[in-house]
Amino acid sequence: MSGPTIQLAGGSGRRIGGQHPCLIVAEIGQNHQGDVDIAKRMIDMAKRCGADCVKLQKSSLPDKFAGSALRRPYEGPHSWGATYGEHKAHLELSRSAYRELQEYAKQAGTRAASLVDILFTASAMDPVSAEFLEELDVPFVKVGSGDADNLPMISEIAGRGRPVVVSTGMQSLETVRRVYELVLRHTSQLALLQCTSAYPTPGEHVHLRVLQQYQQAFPRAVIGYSGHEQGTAITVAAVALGAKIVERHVTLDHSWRGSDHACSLEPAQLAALVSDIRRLELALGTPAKAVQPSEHACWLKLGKTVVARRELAAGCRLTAADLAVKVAEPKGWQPERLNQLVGRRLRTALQADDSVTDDVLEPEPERE
Ligand SMILES: CC(=O)N[C@H](C=O)[C@@H](O)[C@H](O)[C@H](O)COP(=O)(O)O
Ligand SMILES: C=C(OP(=O)(O)O)C(=O)O
Repeated sequence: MSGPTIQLAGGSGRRIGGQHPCLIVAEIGQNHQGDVDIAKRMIDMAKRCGADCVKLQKSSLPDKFAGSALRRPYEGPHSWGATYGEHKAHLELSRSAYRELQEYAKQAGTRAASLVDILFTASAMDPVSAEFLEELDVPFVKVGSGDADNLPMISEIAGRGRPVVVSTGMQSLETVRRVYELVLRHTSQLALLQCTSAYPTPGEHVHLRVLQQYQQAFPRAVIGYSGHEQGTAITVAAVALGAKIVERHVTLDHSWRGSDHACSLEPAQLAALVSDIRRLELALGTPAKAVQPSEHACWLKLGKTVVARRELAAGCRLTAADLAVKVAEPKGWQPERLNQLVGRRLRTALQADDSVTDDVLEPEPERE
């Protein structure tokens, strides 16, 4: 039941996977609209809602995009510029902004009157940004789906030994297997997230069962889920299926400009997701079937017992026809043992509906 674990870096001391609680990542992404103050408000919101980690997306634009991609026209309701390059430049936070936000996240616990801070990391959208995240000493480096087949970059990241979490949208199982084998050559600190890169993702394109496929195919990786569907139920279900990390985009307002807001969770939804996941984790319990202390009251009120079906004289030998199963006071023989009463002799007379207890039976004859 346990499975692989990852020791997060950056001094958090936290482990994920195995029997540890699911790591809930609030993906700020680019929903800060290019504004550090909004990013700070989002960090505080994520902490207040109970998320474990906030994540951004770090790019070095000339290293992530070729000129052809930067020059392409990008017009529409979610655009921040006439070309994709202008749009992305508006949304990209500087390195000093990252340092400021990392410091800000370190104090998020104090501001939320909690003993625990919120982890801070980002996806490395290119090798230059990956090196920068190394400098920031992040708890793990995220590789987004767009880079899940970027084996040269993944190899460099894994070679540094820091935990790496790879999302696998837009990829085949064969590619994911290549990533798995490549990373494990460098480090055992690997998580693979099932993901569908559609914003929002139609329910029938989510395929939560891939989680089980990954658990079997990639037994040395921590398995998780990065969701772009609307609402929270599917992500909670991912945890029921064993996801040890979940990541969801978050926003302060669904109606804001930007491609990701539509499939992002607003604060009340994020809080509900966290609370539902934590309740689910408790409720998943253990595979051991056992009567729970909390069931005792119900058993006292409605648990059944063996009773006399009709008036029975002292000394009579019980037959199955003498006995019935009802809710009765006091509790006597358990119904599942009714057959063992057949042939036993009554010591005292019983009225109809009287419970059959040990007291009303002659002692069982000694067996040879
Ligand atoms: C695959 C990938 O990177 N996906 C990211 C993570 O989910 C997204 O946040 C994109 O950055 C976002 O959807 C891009 O939107 P636009 O192109 O409008 O800036
Ligand atoms: C693209 C990203 O992630 P995902 O593929 O999980 O959406 C990311 O983290 O930047």
